[in-house]
Amino acid sequence: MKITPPSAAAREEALVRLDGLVKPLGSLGRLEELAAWLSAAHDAVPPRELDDVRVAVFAGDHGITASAVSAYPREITAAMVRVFLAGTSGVTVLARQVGATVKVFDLAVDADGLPDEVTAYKIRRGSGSIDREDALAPGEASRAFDAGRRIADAEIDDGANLLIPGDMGIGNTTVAAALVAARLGLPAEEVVGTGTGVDEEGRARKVAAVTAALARTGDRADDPFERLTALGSACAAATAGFLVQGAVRGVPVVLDGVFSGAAALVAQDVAPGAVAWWLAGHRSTEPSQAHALKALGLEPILDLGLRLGEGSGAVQAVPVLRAARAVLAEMSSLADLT
Ligand SMILES: O=C(O)c1ccc[n+]([C@@H]2O[C@H](COP(=O)([O-])O)[C@@H](O)[C@H]2O)c1
Ligand SMILES: Cc1cc2nc[nH]c2cc1C
Repeated sequence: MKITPPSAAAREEALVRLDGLVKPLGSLGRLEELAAWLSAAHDAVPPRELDDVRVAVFAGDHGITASAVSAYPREITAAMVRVFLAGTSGVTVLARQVGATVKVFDLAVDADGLPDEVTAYKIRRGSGSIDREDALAPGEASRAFDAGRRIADAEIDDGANLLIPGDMGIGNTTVAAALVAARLGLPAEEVVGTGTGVDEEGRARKVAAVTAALARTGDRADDPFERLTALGSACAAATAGFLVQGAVRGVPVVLDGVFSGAAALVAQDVAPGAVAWWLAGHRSTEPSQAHALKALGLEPILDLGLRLGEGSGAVQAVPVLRAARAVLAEMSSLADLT
């Protein structure tokens, strides 16, 4: 997996151009940095329009739900897949606001009767309960990773110029916490949050589950595919593959919340340098996301206190990116002042 870095020359050219625009130096703050980032990604100043934004929601069940780690029952995952298809999920509504499209992919939903368009990339039903057993059978992590790469390829071949990973999986904040803790050597207590809204006892069960999972896994977690097998899920592996393939194809990716942050930490280990193609769309309320983003050197664009997942935070960063591009494309220069 060869990652070509974004263009340093285009970034420099963009920074020089930004300094010459009709504004005090640096006065457009983060927008300037994002404009330069996009210029580097597109190797063009100004960058091209972000007019084909695709959200891929990775849906799957997570066996750790057996340990009462969520405020909601496992069955919500399959039910929500139908809501995505009906076009009334949170991310779908928010995506319509910015003209982005949303597709849902069943990687490991433990339910029958979902349509073929959703199940084409299915790897398995559910996952092992990570406190007691591996999440995945040997080989499944790499199959799911490849599925995520193929999902990204299909969207890019179809014209996508910005990719967003979404997630739907009751219990997946516990899995995200385990993946991040294992990679960064952090204790469970520091990474576990309240997810969908568990109380103190629920959070204590999550801490116990992550602690047991880390103890069970030991050094195996050093290898990214072993980490996905032991502590992840088909959705985590597929999301990592999706992120890597965006980087391989040179298409920018906006990360969403805690699950894509945890997957990104794995993906960067599989394909060092891939992080150069990713932005962090928003800050989640989950502590493991903050740890993952810090380790990746990514600063969230928005901080709206969101904890929905699905890609809902990332889609709201899209207008900010478009604004950054417009600054470079449309502002006049100080040199032209009469
Ligand atoms: O991305 C986030 O910041 C986020 C924070 C809390 C919950 N979620 C969503 O809620 C589900 C997981 O929460 P939980 O409590 O079941 O682990 C899953 O479907 C996620 O998309 C997402
Ligand atoms: C209803 C519901 C919708 C979600 N979307 C992402 N995670 C979710 C969790 C619940 C409970």
